[in-house]
Amino acid sequence: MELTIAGVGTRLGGRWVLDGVDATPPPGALTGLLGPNGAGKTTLLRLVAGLLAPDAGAVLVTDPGAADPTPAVPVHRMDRRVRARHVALLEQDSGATVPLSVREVVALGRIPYRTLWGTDDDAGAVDRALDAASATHLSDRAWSTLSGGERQRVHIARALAQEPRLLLLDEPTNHLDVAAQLSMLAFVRDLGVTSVAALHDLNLAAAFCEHVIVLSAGRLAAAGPPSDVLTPALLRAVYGVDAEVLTHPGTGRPVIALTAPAGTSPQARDPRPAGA
Ligand SMILES: Nc1ncnc2c1ncn2[C@@H]1O[C@H](COP(=O)(O)OP(=O)(O)OP(=O)(O)O)[C@@H](O)[C@H]1O
Repeated sequence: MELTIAGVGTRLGGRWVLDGVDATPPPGALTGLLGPNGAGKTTLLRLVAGLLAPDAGAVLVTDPGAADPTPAVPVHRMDRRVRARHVALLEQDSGATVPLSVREVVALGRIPYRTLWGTDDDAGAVDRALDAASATHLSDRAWSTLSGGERQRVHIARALAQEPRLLLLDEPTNHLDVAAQLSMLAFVRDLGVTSVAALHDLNLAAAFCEHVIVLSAGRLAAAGPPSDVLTPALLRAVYGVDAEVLTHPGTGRPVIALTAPAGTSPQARDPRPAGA
């Protein structure tokens, strides 16, 4: 699915929390949505999911893979049922407990496909989603008894059961151990579905995302390939940290070594040129 974020702005609580954001995440690839706390990442994901209507600009989607390709349409004006089949949003875990089994929670992802006669492939889609999220072994467990990391896998499985063409993930690596973080992002990257993930870990974004969008106080600070965007100057301006950006010897991707809050590292305090 092709996604264009065109001059999007939104007002919440009487102020613009997003203002004039333009971005075109590459189709079929994983885009990282970065920025400090409160920068507007969750709000932008909710706009892209069509759950919020923008107060300025538009979020436009086209689906070149559809049997009958249509011109770009504003996502919040799509028919809710059609949108629910195409767009999956994995929100941050609310901690809500529901009296359902894991399999029943994942099957909620099939609701947009339900008809009076049921659907052909609900059970198959749920099985595939559980398998892809490495959650098959949890199928019969009660949702309320799962750990944070197990819940995160089941959330992913529910989103995958939806078989979306646009996958939106709000901090999907939360609660996951390091191995699970890597396998989760590798899995999403390799899905071939247009995906946007809000991430706090810059190194995960640098390692797994083809494209990154950086927000700062509701505005677009930068967008592009991680190696172009994640520079020491950008990290200082947006996050207020001193960092060295190295190149991974195996992958050639950026590796960010955070050194200190901006202005407090020995290099920053020492006015002598390096080597003096
Ligand atoms: N319903 C609301 N009413 C008023 N202000 C809101 C509302 N929702 C979000 N905000 C504000 O909008 C700004 C952006 O919030 P958002 O949750 O999008 O940021 P974020 O980048 O996802 O942050 P974090 O990294 O902390 O999750 C914040 O200042 C937040 O307080």
